[in-house]
Amino acid sequence: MSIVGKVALITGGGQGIGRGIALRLANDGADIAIVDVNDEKAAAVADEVRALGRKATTFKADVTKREEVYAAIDHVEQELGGFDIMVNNAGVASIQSIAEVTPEQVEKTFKVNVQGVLWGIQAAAAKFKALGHKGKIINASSIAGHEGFALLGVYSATKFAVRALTQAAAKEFASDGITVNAYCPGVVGTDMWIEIDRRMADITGAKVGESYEKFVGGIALGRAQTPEDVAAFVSYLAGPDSDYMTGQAPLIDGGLVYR
Ligand SMILES: NC(=O)C1=CN([C@@H]2O[C@H](COP(=O)(O)OP(=O)(O)OC[C@H]3O[C@@H](n4cnc5c(N)ncnc54)[C@H](O)[C@@H]3O)[C@@H](O)[C@H]2O)C=CC1
Ligand SMILES: CC(=O)C(C)=O
Repeated sequence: MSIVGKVALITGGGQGIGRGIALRLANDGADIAIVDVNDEKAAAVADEVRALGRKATTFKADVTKREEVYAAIDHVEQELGGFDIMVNNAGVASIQSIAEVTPEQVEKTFKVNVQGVLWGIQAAAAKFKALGHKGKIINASSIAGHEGFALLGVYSATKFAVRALTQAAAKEFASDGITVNAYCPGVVGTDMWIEIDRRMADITGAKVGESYEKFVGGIALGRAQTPEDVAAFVSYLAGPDSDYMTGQAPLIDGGLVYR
């Protein structure tokens, strides 16, 4: 059972977890589209995919803009000759106390993390239906989608919302043969966590690196997560072994949050 020859689109695939997912799905045999606001980084990942012997394309799009998400999927279908797997991975962190958070921060975080995922689900489901075949939609939630963390309250709210969208979409699209699931990573040492740690240091007076180490210290498996750890689970969600699973958002966090 495999995804050889399938076409996967990864939003926010220009770096971090998205890059890890792109390379893993390419290694699994899929052709890959990288959709990101950062075109240069997307192009570099596309080159890595081609070096693995798979086709790749890129499309510059901001996931908060509905029309750009639809255009990205049209482009991918034309360039790669199909469209089977949608990974709504793009996201931004927001690090601020509830006492201090501003309307602008709330709006930006919800726009990218919630609306971005919503447009990705909507556009992908429409395309799968137009193509007349089944599809897989996979969304980025987080441990913060299962537990609210201090200074990550707004971010946590967006990641809870991703789980809600995942459940609702799973129910709405089940009869079309479309499954919708999410992945909930823990602490992955990407640029996002560098920013979280730096902002937590600014706000709390902790040393740079301290907040990250504190979070990692709570992980039962004793180490931070890698993008490859996350990608291994996304590979399962993208493939036929998960065909009987929908509406779920499992924690893949090394044993940090228990639900
Ligand atoms: N790093 C971590 O520890 C965790 C991350 N996550 C989630 O995993 C996903 C990926 O995280 P990381 O790789 O760590 O983040 P990152 O910050 O390293 O990379 C995010 C990527 O998304 C792109 N992006 C941001 N806004 C965009 C937009 N509006 N439209 C298109 N692309 C956009 C960026 O250009 C970048 O390439 C996010 O949804 C994040 O919330 C979840 C749990 C833990
Ligand atoms: C970035 C993220 O989702 C956490 C809570 O580590």
